[in-house]
Amino acid sequence: MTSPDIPLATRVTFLYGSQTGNAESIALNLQELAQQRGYDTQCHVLDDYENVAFTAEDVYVFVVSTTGDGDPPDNATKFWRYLRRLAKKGADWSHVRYALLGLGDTNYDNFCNGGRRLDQKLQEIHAQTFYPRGLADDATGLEEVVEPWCQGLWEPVAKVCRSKASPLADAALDQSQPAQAKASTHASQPNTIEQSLAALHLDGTPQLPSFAVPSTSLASIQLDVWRGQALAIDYSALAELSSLTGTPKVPGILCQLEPVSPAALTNSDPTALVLPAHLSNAFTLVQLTKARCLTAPDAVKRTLHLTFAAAPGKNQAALPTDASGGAQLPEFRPGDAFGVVCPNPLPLVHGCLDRLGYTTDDTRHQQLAVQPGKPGGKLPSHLQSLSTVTPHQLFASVLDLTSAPKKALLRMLVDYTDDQAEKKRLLFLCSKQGATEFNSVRNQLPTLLDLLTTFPTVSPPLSRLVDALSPHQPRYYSVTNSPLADGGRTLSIAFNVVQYTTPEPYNVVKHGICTPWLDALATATLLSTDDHSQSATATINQPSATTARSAPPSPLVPAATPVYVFLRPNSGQFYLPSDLARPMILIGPGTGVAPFIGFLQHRDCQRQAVPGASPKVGETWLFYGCRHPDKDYLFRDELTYYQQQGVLSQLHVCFSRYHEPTKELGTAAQAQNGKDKSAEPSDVGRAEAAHPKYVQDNLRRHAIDIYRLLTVHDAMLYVCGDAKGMAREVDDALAEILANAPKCHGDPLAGLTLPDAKQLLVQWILDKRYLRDLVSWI
Ligand SMILES: Cc1cc2nc3c(=O)[nH]c(=O)nc-3n(C[C@H](O)[C@H](O)[C@H](O)COP(=O)(O)O)c2cc1C
Repeated sequence: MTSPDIPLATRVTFLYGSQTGNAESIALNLQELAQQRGYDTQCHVLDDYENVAFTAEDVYVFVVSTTGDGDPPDNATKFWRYLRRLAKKGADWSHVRYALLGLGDTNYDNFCNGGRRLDQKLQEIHAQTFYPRGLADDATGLEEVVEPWCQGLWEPVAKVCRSKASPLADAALDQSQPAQAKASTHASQPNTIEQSLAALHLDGTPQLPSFAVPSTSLASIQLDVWRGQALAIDYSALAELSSLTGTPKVPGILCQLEPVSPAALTNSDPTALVLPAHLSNAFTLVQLTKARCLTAPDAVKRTLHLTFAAAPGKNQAALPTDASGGAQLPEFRPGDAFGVVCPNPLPLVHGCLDRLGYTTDDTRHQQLAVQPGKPGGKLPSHLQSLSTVTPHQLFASVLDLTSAPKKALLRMLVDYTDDQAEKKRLLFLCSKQGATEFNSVRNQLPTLLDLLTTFPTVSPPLSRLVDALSPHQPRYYSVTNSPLADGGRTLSIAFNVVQYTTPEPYNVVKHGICTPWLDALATATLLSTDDHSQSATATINQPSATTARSAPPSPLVPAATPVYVFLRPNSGQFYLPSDLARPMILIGPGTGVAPFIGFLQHRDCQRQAVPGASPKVGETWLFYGCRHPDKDYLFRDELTYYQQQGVLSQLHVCFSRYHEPTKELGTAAQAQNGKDKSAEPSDVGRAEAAHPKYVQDNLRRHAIDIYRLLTVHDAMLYVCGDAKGMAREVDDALAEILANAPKCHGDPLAGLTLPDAKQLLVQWILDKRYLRDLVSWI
């Protein structure tokens, strides 16, 4: 806690590190609230730290999310490195007072690691916290921690800040008390539903809530996936309640949208895609040149492999700083990903526009000037490059219409209906008492249109939606090819077409945004190629697969539609080792194998590039897994080819829904070459080893070789895929292998216990010898 000899501060500085906008929007909202309380404030992205003084004059509030494999967000990495340097030099920041809110997701291994690491480094240089750290979990809803943390912040802030001559200063102290304490000490505070409504300047005529059920059957939802559906919400608890507490703050006013006078209008296309200029300054328009379905029609998931090339003649007109302007893709390496900019589904966009009264092209295409919420204020970064925007563009490419709703959004909607029953229900859902029902809303994964359909009298202005909704995100896909193969003229990606069902008892089929869109583009391009009307050479290895499974009736994407992409270098250094001879263990089930296909192609090209004697390529083992050998064995031909070339020394494939009775499938080539050590009798004797279902089973099965590769040959370790289940299982298996392997006399790892082995893996992660590229597909 704060040492008493530091003078009181005069300013509150908010600093955020944010990958997808949550931390940024929380920081901006906090800044707004601090200003309302009369504080002098600043708000900066962490990588702008050079413009932050870090003096005793300010107090600092950090809001930091986590990305990748427990890494700080991209816009906080420079600051992170700076802090590390400071810590190394033994800097003294004991005059710096700070509070820190971390955002994360417990589906990932390193929960809130970005915030935790930052906090730790600040502690190392003796910066002083004036308020306990908060760690918010996206898996259960950030609000659970964010709301109370933000509410509780003001009292400690007031204590470390010099009380200003502002009439709001007292109010600041007063309002800083936690909601429950306030209710008990201030009789005038609203603590009943009616009082809550009255506080909103409303006439609180009580109405009995009803139990809303979906109005349409599952079948019709499947037919018309993006139409607004009323949510199933049980309001029976509301009838019993006399008071609601813990409702979130109304989101701050971050932006204003003013119609532009006709004289100032430009001729720009009112439906043009708005590019996320805050994430990249170099976009390339690419065209689909190949499309391949990697799965059989009856596979559980449908996986596509698409190849793009820069769209000829299109990039001259492209965005701000695409300096080359030519038909070149940015330089990339296997391990990198490309961001794909795709619009929200058109029926959803039109549904939202219609629902909010933008029913004609005149209103949908009206240019609106984008201004900060108040003079001198700062726009959130995703709006900063926009001078004007149309309602169509807002819904199509600026706002996230499909992520689980935040309580602050529901709270904002309360202010935009005159219907008392709806106000009450919305307040209930975002209150402490309505937590179960709020979770049931989140579990139904509603779109904005579903919410607006469930609350039909609500009609928020567009600017308030911009304040309360997260920014629409590009989607990132690892490249599956090497630029060495064709001089960097194409990029390939592989992905599952996202489709899932909401949990019991809802069971509603939901579709992703970008992958069905790419699927529709591939289908249209393929059909037009069959038609010989386009130049794209789309191919497919399962003729009926493109349309066979229940592909959503997603909006038709015209054939050959160019796609904006941008390079996202791998921040975790998930790259091949520079030393060709260094052995590698690659672990990538499902689409986790995608970057490894690029790795293998790269190695193959490097090998061939040396005329005459091929350079020695280090032993490379791939552990791959899928459900069934005939249904979803991705890249089988490529893997066989790399094995034959000797680039892939060992391929170990397991099938989770198929039993091969005698030998490990997928190692046929090794068996033929006499190299297959996996079918030795001692192995086959163990049932689980003979039928490995998952990659971790196969790792255990090859424990001795893995131990040898890791300890004798200093092999690199790579894991790609699901952060939640697979990555943890793999970690456990690796730790067991390290701890339990038979060790000769003098082995430096002799006596290694399981906890030691886990610690060793952590050290390898820090040393970038164990690299993980993980995502949570939830
Ligand atoms: C690709 C990706 C990787 C993530 N990795 C982690 C992680 O390792 N640990 C964690 O706690 N949360 C992780 N998260 C969750 C985010 O930190 C969380 O969703 C947060 O709310 C995002 O805030 P932001 O929008 O400010 O970046 C990850 C999210 C994504 C999309």
